[in-house]
Amino acid sequence: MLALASERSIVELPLRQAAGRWAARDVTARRTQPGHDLSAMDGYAIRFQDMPGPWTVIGESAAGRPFSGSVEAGQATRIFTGAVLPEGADTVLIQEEAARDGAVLTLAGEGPAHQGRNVRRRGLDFSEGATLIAAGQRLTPARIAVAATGGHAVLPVRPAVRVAIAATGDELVPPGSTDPAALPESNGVMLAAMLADLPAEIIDLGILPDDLGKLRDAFASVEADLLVTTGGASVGDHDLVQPALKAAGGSVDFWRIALRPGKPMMAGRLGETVVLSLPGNPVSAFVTATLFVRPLIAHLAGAADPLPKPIPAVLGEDLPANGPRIDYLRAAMIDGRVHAAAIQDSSMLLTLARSTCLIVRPPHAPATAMGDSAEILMLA
Ligand SMILES: Nc1nc2c(c(=O)[nH]1)N[C@H]1C(S)=C(S)[C@@H](COP(=O)(O)OP(=O)(O)OC[C@H]3O[C@@H](n4cnc5c(N)ncnc54)[C@H](O)[C@@H]3O)O[C@H]1N2
Ligand code: MOO
Repeated sequence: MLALASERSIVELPLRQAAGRWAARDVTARRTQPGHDLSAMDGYAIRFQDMPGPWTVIGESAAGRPFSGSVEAGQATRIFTGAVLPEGADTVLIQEEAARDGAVLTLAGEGPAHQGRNVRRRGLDFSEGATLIAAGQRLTPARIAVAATGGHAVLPVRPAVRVAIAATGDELVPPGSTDPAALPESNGVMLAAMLADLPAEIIDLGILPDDLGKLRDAFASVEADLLVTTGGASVGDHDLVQPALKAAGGSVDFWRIALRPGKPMMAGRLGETVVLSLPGNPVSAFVTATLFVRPLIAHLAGAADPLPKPIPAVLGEDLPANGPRIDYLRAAMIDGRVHAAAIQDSSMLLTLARSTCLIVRPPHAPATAMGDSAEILMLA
């Protein structure tokens, strides 16, 4: 691995800001929940052994305003959902099954079936010291909420990952242009959108020209945890990202992988910065960002399990045998079956935009028939 999350510092963030990050340490409960036996319903707190009544109502327990006395034989208190069960009481009779005349309470239905009915016992959810969130788990809305209930106002996370994004290519112009001689830059905005749900601080390097010196200077001045480039990754005379990285003092860890689309991807480093150089073809950039950029950011942000998880799905049509590269086919889920797009050219963004998943075809996978199972990656 090029970089380790465990080497990065830990910061404490207020709960609202911690959402979507990953816990940098185990988070344990600082209190027991519920802290008392509570009523789960609106009704009357009774002793089960006094069933079937009648009872004398001696007071009231509401959420935040507990009854201070104790319930003795033949007695009951009015009680509301979330209120502390008075001492002596062990069961709640719901008000739909009770009749009240002044202080006299009688059973008007079947009543509670057993002792403890409609009571949430102290510690039902968790006890002080319990692990609420394990280190490396994502801080989902439910985990943020359980942390709040467990007595936390802040949570330990890794700092946001600084990601510099550079598009390269002399043919590119900023989005908005319809100049027939130019191509609107789309990889930069796509990558920024793909990282929107991650703790990434984006440093937009814009469009860099196919010029060795300018690329070198731009790379050399990057201050980021991760530099992501697109374009210029292949073998043409104008594919200058790799030479520029080396000229800036960087090095290559690997270049070219048995992946379609995305074969010319390169990984390297420049000082402390990890460099991922993605192919320029937009679909190749999308697939390599899905498989490498997002997981690396998640890892650096502390994710214990950062890799995308393929799930099984049923094929909507036959697929031919695959070649030596793992293949990610643009596809759509229709009526519970996945259908691969007819043309899989890695330049075609509309096909990608219409896709809802990628079918994963392992290297040398045999021909597969409609109705067979295949692994897919759902797209957000
Ligand atoms: N002789 C060979 N040629 C190519 C090979 C090969 O192995 N041998 N590999 C092909 C594969 S696979 C891919 S993928 C491409 C990727 O090459 P590059 O990374 O050098 O990409 P570019 O040539 O710069 O651009 C490819 C294509 O994408 C357009 N592009 C680039 N950047 C953007 C952007 N930011 N927004 C929108 N579109 C972009 C660019 O105009 C080109 O059309 O190489 C094959 N060639
Ligand atoms: O690998 Mo390229 O990404 O096939 O188009």
